[in-house]
Amino acid sequence: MADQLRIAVPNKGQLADPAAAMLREAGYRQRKDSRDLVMVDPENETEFFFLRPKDIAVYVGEGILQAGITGRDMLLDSGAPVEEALPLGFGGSTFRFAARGGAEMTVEDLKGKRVATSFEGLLDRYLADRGIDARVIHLDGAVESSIQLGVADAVADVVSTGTTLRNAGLELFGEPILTSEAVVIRPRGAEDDPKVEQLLRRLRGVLVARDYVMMDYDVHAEQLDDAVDLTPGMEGPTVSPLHREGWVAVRAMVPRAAAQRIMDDLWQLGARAILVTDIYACRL
Ligand SMILES: Nc1ncnc2c1ncn2[C@@H]1O[C@H](COP(=O)(O)OP(=O)(O)OP(=O)(O)O)[C@@H](O)[C@H]1O
Ligand SMILES: O=P(O)(O)OC[C@H]1O[C@H](OP(=O)(O)OP(=O)(O)O)[C@H](O)[C@@H]1O
Ligand SMILES: [Mg+2]
Repeated sequence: MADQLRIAVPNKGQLADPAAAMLREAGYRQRKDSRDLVMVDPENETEFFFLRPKDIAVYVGEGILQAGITGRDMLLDSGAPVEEALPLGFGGSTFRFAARGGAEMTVEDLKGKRVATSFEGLLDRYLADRGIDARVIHLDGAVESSIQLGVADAVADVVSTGTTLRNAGLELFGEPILTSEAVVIRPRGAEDDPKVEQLLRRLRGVLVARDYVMMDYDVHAEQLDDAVDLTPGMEGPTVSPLHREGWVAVRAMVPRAAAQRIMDDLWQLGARAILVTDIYACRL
């Protein structure tokens, strides 16, 4: 179908499962077999293409697919004409330099040295911007082993917990080159596509539903202003009359992470019947 939305999603790696979970939460059908390369979701007039995360920016940049989910590091590494439309809050990592423990290397010291990476585009640009003439060695993965094996003097690699680096006896140096997370990408400068806008609205709804909860409580009207200061909501809380002289019922969205503290504070103010519920889905 011509007006079908075509989206690229990671077929494997760190982003594949969380991306599928998020799309499922946004109401899209997802593949059942991890070997499937394409999946049609007729209800939503959407076709999903499962591709290597590093290739996704290329497909979207060529305008073959209207949107994709990949890592910001991969988007920038590709140099493809795509733009970030929405950060998704998972697949968080930093892109950093590391060298043998105790080497006390600095970024300046990289001059004339060999730096191994699987993100050549990112590294070349970083070094060029600083006028550092180093030899970039391209490797496809497991970059951390390259120093021990004598292929490189330093690495520039993805770091999440730092466990892989530590296990290879390496030590970080320099400031992070980049902070990354999973993002939705679309072709740069493309006209607004209503179907992509709808995808983004759905995903934003998922992000809000994950980060916020709904809080309901009853409070004496005299304490209402103080209570509303604690629960300002998005555009102001809903305040309804309560069938009890001098009391009102309040309903507001609050950040999930702050919910328990807010409940304690509301209780101290005299609020009662404080209830917290999950938000299943939303459009704000
Ligand atoms: N350990 C990690 N924790 C969180 N995010 C990560 C981690 N490793 C990589 N990422 C991020 O996930 C994205 C995809 O990387 P991933 O390593 O899954 O791809 P890949 O290397 O092409 O695939 P594979 O490792 O399966 O060959 C990148 O944006 C990267 O920053
Ligand atoms: O800081 P950590 O939590 O240890 O995670 C970082 C590691 O995870 C990724 O490797 P991946 O498993 O994707 O293997 P790859 O090197 O083959 O891509 C990344 O390339 C690092 O090696
Ligand atoms: Mg990897």
